[in-house]
Amino acid sequence: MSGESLYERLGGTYAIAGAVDVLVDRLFVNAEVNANEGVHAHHGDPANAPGYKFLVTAWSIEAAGGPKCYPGLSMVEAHDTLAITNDQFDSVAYEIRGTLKYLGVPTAEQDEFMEIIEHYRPEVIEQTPVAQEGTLEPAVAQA
Ligand code: HEM
Repeated sequence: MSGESLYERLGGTYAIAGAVDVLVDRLFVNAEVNANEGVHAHHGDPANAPGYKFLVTAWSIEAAGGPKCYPGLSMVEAHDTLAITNDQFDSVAYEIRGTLKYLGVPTAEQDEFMEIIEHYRPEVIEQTPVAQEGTLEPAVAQA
């Protein structure tokens, strides 16, 4: 091991910003991702691209162990009104993997970054409340 952070091994801020530039352009026209109406309301408007690229770049820099610089929402807050399915998460994950491959990022670094992405799946996808006996308040107060 070189001892370098993933951030450094990915090539630092310029390389990460370059990758996010490619990624977001693909996500904004990805049919599966845009099949989600709430996502399309955002990704369907090209005016959202520059700010979104900035936020996803900063998030990725921090997540890869670079400087703390992400000023945006938590992953739960950013996605909780969007009802994102597991399949839609997979579509985004394919685009991330595809972008890293396209840019020639070595497999070890691809795998390491994808593990970070996968770690956030539960925060991003729709939270389905699981009714467990005895854990939910009765809908109507007992007489
Ligand atoms: C681990 C995976 C993901 C990461 C790291 C990520 C990252 C981000 C970031 C940094 C933001 C900006 C938050 C802010 O406004 O402060 C954001 C917003 C957003 N993300 Fe994600 N995201 C992920 C997965 C997804 C998926 C799977 C979808 C769609 C299928 C998605 C769709 C969106 C949309 C539409 C917004 C904008 C919401 C709005 O402001 O209206 N994201 N995401």
